[in-house]
Amino acid sequence: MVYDAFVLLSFGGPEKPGDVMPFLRNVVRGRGVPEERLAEVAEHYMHFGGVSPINQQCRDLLAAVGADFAANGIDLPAYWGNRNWHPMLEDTVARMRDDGVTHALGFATSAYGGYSSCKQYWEDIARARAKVGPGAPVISKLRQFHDHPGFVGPHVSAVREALESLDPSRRQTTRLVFTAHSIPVSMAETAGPSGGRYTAQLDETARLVAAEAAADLPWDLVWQSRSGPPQVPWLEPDINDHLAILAKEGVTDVVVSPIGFVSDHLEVLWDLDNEAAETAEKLGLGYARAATPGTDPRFVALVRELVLERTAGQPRRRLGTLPIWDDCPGGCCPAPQRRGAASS
Ligand SMILES: CC1=C(CCC(=O)O)c2cc3nc(cc4[nH]c(cc5[nH]c(cc1n2)c(C)c5CCC(=O)O)c(CCC(=O)O)c4C)C(CCC(=O)O)=C3C
Ligand SMILES: [Fe+2]
Repeated sequence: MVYDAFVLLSFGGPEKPGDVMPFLRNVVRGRGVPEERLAEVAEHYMHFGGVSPINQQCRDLLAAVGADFAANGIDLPAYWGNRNWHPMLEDTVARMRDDGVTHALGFATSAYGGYSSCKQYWEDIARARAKVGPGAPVISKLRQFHDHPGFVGPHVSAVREALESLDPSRRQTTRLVFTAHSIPVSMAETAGPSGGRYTAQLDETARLVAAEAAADLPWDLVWQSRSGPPQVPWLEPDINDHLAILAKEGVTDVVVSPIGFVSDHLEVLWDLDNEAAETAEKLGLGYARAATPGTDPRFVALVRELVLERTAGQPRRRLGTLPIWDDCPGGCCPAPQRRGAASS
């Protein structure tokens, strides 16, 4: 297969106050997220002047990947398109077609399987191509990378660094708390070809990071940023509830490591640095939030390595044991039922 471009696939975020509501409406299109939740999340964005950091983080990653490709003799133009905000993927795909691109490799800013983190990016690609119509380039999404050393390594360094900021005399009672975006329980059950893929991969990543960063410390995997209507069950416990339980159990300090994410976007800045940090303070817990990979050179090199797996048959570097594949096996990770969709 000959590939002639690279495209970064991401979530998108508002870049000015007037973008916030239209962006949120794009995110929750038909998903039954209550208005009160939307208003609350809009407030979080307004707290940052209506600007999500995620788009700039994508620009930074794209620039770093482009420089890394050039330094390593990879001659692929690098594009970027989002699911929910400009640059929208369909506009990027139109530009790629105009530039003569025929078959691109796509890298999504999520390491894991499941509907929101993987399958929905395939849907984004299909929707964008259908919109552009004849001549739209084919886009093959690169594989999930939850156990790649270029993803695990930066999280390990970040956990070590966060630990160093805590009181070493309390290490015995310090806990590692890994977090990821909560998803509906039904979505977790149908993630991957045999179900449970999102939680299984997160568990593997947590285990790999903990073993290398601080093998002496116990760890937990918990969830953040729950959305959706209250009557729909999502993965629990929520990090804030979990911190209360830890405090009761005699834990004095926590390192919170957002292994569910590749950059410090709004859900990290608000839900962890603001909300969870405040919860910890109220509980009298020492709190240190570990960084995300961002543009760590090991993470940038991971992108190149995934490309070379496809273009040069380079062996896969990985630390875990869960099965992994290049293409979406199909039939996995069904979309959640849309509110207002015809039901029979
Ligand atoms: C698994 C997962 C990831 C990780 C994988 C990946 O990265 O792709 C992720 C990332 C992100 N989620 C983000 C923001 C939002 N997610 C929402 C809503 C939802 N997320 C869900 C899941 C996930 N989300 C789900 C099942 C919903 C319910 C509605 C639906 O089924 O779609 C809402 C609606 C309001 C609300 O929170 O209720 C917002 C604003 C941002 C951008 C932050 C920024 O702006 O910096 C990012 C990177
Ligand atoms: Fe989300």
